[in-house]
Amino acid sequence: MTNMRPPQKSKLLKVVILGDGGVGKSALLTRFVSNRYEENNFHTIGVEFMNKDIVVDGERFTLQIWDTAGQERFRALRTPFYRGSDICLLCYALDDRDSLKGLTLWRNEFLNYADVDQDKFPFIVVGNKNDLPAQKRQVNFEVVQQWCAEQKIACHIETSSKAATNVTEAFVLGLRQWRHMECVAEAELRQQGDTIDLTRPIRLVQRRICCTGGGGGGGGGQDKDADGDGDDAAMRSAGNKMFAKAPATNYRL
Ligand SMILES: Nc1nc2c(ncn2[C@@H]2O[C@H](COP(=O)(O)OP(=O)(O)OP(=O)(O)O)[C@@H](O)[C@H]2O)c(=O)[nH]1
Repeated sequence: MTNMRPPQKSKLLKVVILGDGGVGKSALLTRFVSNRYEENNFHTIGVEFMNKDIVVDGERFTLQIWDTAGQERFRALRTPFYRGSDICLLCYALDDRDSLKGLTLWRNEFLNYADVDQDKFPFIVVGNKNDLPAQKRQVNFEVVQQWCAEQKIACHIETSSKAATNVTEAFVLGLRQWRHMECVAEAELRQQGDTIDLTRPIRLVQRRICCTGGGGGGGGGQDKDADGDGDDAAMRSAGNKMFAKAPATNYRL
């Protein structure tokens, strides 16, 4: 007889990585999944995906990560894969100011094809190649923060796939922001549920469970929160000011 808890099921989330050709999307994915870096990558044609398991704040996730082709000529090949996404990483390169300008187009393209609510979707802005010397930098951190604020995007992080800096952190940030958005959606549903219009017939609505860990998102997970205590402080803090602060490292690969 044992009182051990049954192993927790993994929640499957779809993550899509977007950004101009050459900003380092494939390098980011390869570093995160395989901890490898290749200097001479071929351009991605269409899309490629890889899975990665990760435990964040005690919760198990399988991330299905879609690396998309940044070149315009592959647009028609990549856009069908946006639908069903749970998290979107918008990438630019620190030595390429045009790639930052491109983020508006990438976000719009994603919103067009993914059919999500732009204010309730976890976008993470990722500035890659922060290993480069200061004289090569064309994109200032504060300028990106300003752009994020205008777009109501709460999360921005600088990474280096080459030097393995902040790569896992970028995905963890995405997960935490996803969790935060789920909690907000759950709170809204709860609020709606608390208001009963007595003049209308009562219909039973199946609600998404969020903070307790089940259902929700496009991931279709059904597991329960391991602690059984709903969300935690790390997740609750994910929403507002995540710009300058490095995410806490409570994760396990
Ligand atoms: N210095 C530096 N160079 C990087 C880094 N990540 C990628 N690169 C370089 O940028 C090149 C392009 O990286 P990719 O990962 O292929 O870029 P991509 O965004 O996937 O490009 P597309 O497939 O065309 O969309 C690589 O061959 C590397 O030389 C990084 O963190 N630092």
